[in-house]
Amino acid sequence: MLILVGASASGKTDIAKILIRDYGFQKMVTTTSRRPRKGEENHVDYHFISKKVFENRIAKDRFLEYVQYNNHYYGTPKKGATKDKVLIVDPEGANSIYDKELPDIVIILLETAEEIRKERMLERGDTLIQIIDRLEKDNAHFDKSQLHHIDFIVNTTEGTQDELAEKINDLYHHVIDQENQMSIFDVLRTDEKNNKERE
Ligand SMILES: Nc1ncnc2c1ncn2[C@@H]1O[C@H](COP(=O)(O)OP(=O)(O)OP(=O)(O)O)[C@@H](O)[C@H]1O
Ligand SMILES: Nc1nc2c(ncn2[C@@H]2O[C@H](COP(=O)(O)O)[C@@H](O)[C@H]2O)c(=O)[nH]1
Repeated sequence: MLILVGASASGKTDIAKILIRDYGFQKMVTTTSRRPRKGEENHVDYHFISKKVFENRIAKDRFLEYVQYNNHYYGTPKKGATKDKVLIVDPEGANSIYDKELPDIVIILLETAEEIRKERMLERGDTLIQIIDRLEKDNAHFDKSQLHHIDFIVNTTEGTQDELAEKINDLYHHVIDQENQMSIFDVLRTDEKNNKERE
C-alpha cells in the first residue's frame, strides 16, 4: 500500500487521482464520522457513518488505525487494505500502520513550500482565515519529525501533478519490486539449503 502524507495543498488528492487513473492504483476509501461536504460521495470520498456506528466498529476491531480529528473519527478499514491501494492519512495514521510491520507499505511525505501552498489554497477559494489556520496547524503536524518512518520525501513545490505522480509511482515500485525480488532470493536460498541438507 502506498501511503501519501502531506500538508494541506501539497497535492495529495490530485496525485492520488493520477496514480489511480494512469498507474493501476486503487483508492483506499477511509471511514469518517464527519458529515459529507458539498460534492462528496458516500463510498467514493469516504465511507460516511455516524459516531455511534464508528465506535461500534472500533469495538469490533475493524480498523487498521483510527484517529480523532476536529471532533470526528477517521479510520482505515482493515478490509481492502491491499498492496495496490493508495491511502491518504495524517502522520498519526501512517505511524500506526508502520508500527504494525505489515508487508508492502511505502510511506511518502510530500513537502511543499509554504508560499506555494498558500497560493494554491487561494486559487481553490479557501478563505484567508482558513489558510492562516491550516498553515499554522500543518507546519507542526506534518513535519518529518512526526513520522516514525518515511521511505521517500518528494518535494511538490515544482512540477506538474502528472510528473510528480510518475515519480511517486517509480519510487513505490523501486521499493516493492526490490522486496519481491528479495523474497525470490529467499526462496532460492531456502532451496539451496534444502538441497545441501539432502546431499
Ligand atoms: N503540482 C501542482 N502544481 C499546480 N497546482 C497544484 C499542484 N498540486 C496541487 N495543485 C493544486 O493545489 C490545490 C490542492 O491540491 P490537492 O487537493 O491535491 O492537495 P491536498 O494535499 O489533497 O490538499 P488538502 O489536504 O487540503 O485536501 C488544487 O487546486 C490543485 O489543483
Ligand atoms: N489517520 C487517518 N487520517 C485520515 C483518514 N482519512 C482521512 N484522514 C486525514 O484526516 C484529515 C482531515 O480530512 P478531511 O477530509 O476532513 O479534510 C486529513 O489530513 C486526512 O488525510 C484515516 O482513515 N485515518
